[in-house]
Amino acid sequence: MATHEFYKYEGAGNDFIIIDDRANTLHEAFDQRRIAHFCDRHFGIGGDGMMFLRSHPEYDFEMIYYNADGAPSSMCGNGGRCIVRFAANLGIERECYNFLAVDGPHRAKLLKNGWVSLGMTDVKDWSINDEGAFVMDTGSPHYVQFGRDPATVDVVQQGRAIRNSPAYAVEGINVNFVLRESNILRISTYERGVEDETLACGTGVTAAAISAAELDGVGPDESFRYAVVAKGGELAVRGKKTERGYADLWLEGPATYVFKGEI
Ligand SMILES: N[C@@H](CCC[C@H](N)C(=O)O)C(=O)O
Repeated sequence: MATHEFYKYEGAGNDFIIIDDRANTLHEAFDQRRIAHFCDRHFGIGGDGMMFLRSHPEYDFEMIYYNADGAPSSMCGNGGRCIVRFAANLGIERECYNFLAVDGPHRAKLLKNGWVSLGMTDVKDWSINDEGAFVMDTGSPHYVQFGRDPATVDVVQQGRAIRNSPAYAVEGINVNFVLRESNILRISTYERGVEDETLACGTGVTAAAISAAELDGVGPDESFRYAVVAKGGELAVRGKKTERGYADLWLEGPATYVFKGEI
């Protein structure tokens, strides 16, 4: 079997295997079982997900994302930030990147402090359920419960119970526990498709910031910014409330090369 170079990146501890597939020839060769094997932390490379950077005629590149269980997934915010850093390291240099992901086009910028800022899709709908949790889709589906200290909550046991509850068992959901400390949100996340706690989740951090903006009563045309402390590092989310929901959303944080190897 042919060997392939892979790269390992992490964004606030959310870690990914990335393959340079600019020739658009490789990703079909990696089926679900193989991707799950590579993401396995004991028998493979280890990762919360695996991505392929492919060429696209209308964009700087296309991001193809798989969860650690090997299944194709919805949007990954930290994965998006990491693949932009990877693109830059491959020599794809842009003032403002414009790439395609499963939920549509994304813009991204490399910041002077070394962080990567990723434009997220607008969020028009959210709800508050009987438990007082916010439920919304920020590219991936999220459940956000405030008032739960990430340091003490049993994220795996409680996150898994919510993710597998009748309302979410079929489609799945990512579950976030958030503690508010003035303008800082402390967060822990149970991720669908990893079926475990991860050290950070970008779409989850975005959902937490939108939920905080709702709780703060941010009004139309008002902007917001929250620092979010995940177990793997610090991120930030800024955006604006409009008449139709939340727009101009930017997820910001570190995105770092770890190592490369051969599969
Ligand atoms: N880690 C991601 C989210 C990846 C997708 C998620 N596991 C799902 O299936 O919804 C992020 O940083 O957003």
